[in-house]
Amino acid sequence: MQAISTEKAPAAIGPYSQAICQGDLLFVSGQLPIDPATGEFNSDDAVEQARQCLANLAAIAEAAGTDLTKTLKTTVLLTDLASFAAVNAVYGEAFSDPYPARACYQVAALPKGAKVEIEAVIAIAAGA
Ligand SMILES: C=C(N)C(=O)O
Repeated sequence: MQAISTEKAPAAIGPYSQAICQGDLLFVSGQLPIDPATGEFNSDDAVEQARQCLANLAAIAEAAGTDLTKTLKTTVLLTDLASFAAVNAVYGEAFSDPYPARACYQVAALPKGAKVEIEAVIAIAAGA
């Protein structure tokens, strides 16, 4: 088991790693819409927040030697499912067919008042 750490994604805001690599799998912690350059949310808008969450996932994947094309499963957490369609649009730009498996939930609240959080399990082995 190896912890992945990169300054190109926001630091953990609690007692967890940005990601953990175990074998050929990378378990990426839920990414909030924090811009690593500023340490602040990139926007109040759910779609722009989703874009930052996905950018953070991509940066962590890259630090582990993989990329979002090898994503197996994601979980998308939204504080308001009214943004579901709009978030799907930006989410769909980050992935391509065959899309990763996914679960999407509306939750009562997210850390730091975020509107979006996205976590992922990504394969590391080539061709996976
Ligand atoms: C933001 C998180 N992933 C957390 O607090 O667990």
